[in-house]
Amino acid sequence: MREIKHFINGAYVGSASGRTFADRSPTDNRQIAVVHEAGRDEVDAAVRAARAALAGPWGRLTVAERVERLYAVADGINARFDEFLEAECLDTGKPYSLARHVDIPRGAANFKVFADMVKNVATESFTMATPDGAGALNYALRRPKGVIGVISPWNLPLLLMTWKVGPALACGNTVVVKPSEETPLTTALLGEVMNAAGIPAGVYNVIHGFGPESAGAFLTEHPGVDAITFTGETRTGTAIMKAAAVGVRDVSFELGGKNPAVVFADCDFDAAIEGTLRSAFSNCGQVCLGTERVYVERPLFERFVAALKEGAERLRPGRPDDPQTTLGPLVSQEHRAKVLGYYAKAVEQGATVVTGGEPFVMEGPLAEGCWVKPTIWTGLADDAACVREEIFGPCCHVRPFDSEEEAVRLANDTPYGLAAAVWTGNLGRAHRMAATLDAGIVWINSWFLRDLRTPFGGSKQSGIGREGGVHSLEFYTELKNVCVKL
Ligand SMILES: O=C(O)C(=O)/C=C/C=C/O
Repeated sequence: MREIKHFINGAYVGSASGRTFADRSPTDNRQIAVVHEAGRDEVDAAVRAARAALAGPWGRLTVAERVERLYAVADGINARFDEFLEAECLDTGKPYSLARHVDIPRGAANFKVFADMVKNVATESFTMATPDGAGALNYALRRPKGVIGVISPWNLPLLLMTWKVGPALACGNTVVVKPSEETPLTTALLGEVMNAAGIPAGVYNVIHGFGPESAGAFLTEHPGVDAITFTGETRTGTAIMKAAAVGVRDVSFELGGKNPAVVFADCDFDAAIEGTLRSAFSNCGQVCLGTERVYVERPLFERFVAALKEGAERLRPGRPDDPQTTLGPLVSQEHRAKVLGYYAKAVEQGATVVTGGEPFVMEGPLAEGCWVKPTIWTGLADDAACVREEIFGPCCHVRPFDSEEEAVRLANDTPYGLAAAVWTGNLGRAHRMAATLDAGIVWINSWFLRDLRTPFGGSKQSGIGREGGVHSLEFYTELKNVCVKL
């Protein structure tokens, strides 16, 4: 049985209270680790270690030296690729075929892309006239913001944690990370890689536990934390923002979504089906950028629904390491109950269940896992719960539309604004739709193509701020102007 301790000041330490909790695999519900739960003492020790590290060797490294170490972290993850793969799939149940191509490679790449960014980014300077005619020179300097609190989610645990830790460290900050209680393994393992890569003690710290009245709350309330970055549910984001207000700490949020896909009759049909199957069912629908609402131009509607049904029914649940597996479980029994609650509500509210709508009955040890069937609905009203609320499961509602204007109205009829996908062969319409959809990211004839230099984040209740490329500088650095009289 693995024992997962906190990683503070370069060493693994247990909780003074001795409190622990079970980490269970969603594949078969067996316990895979005993995890220490942090109290205020452990959180305080982690924040103090991060503060001290800023004034230590880490704070004195040149950009080139920091870049070199971040490359070593990325190489360290890749050198232990199979360990990270096994740990991530143990914790999440996701298929190896998915984590091998997305989670682990991106978990490493996030360090390199931000190391490259800080190596090449410039700041600004202005010369100005002065009354005495001698003039003055202005130039901007970027400085690390300090100790960053990172609260990372359970759906892509390594990828979404290093999406924050990568730029934070690249900009010279130190971090205290609280991974989800559902998926602590890869965040804990990264501590070993940090030590091996020569990242000084105290730069990367990890504390484990839950949200309210536990590690998450203690971290966001800690006065020694200078800024907080969080990916997860909008409701939790609101609570974190209230905590951040004390001491006026900055926040960077990627929150919930109810992302639309808009499919026009002139689209590349096979591409639209393949892309929508991925955006609706990949990672068992547990992707913040995923699609839960599909709008299809009426002439294509019946054909599209039939093809989507066929694709959904081809998905095969199973063990993560089984090469035949193309569908994993949901992350926990609690989340499974939530998703099945929406499955029931859809029927109560009059949905036609095109496919799915129930648990997967699995054999042997898998019978105890968090399995649900991929589900497609039609026929719900626009104000139905499954059309309005984020479910975060392998399900989507498909609705016909008759005009571009109607499609835009329907797609934008949501309190969220994270991502959208548009499938059309009409170039002008593609760009018009991209301009009018309320989303931080719009994919045209594609989904989840990611250039890490681009701005990433949501509008409305999907988040605050943008991360990615130079956009991460806004959150992870303080910018100062220096004015020199010549
Ligand atoms: O691709 C990314 O950088 C990213 O942040 C993915 C987010 C997925 C959320 O569920």
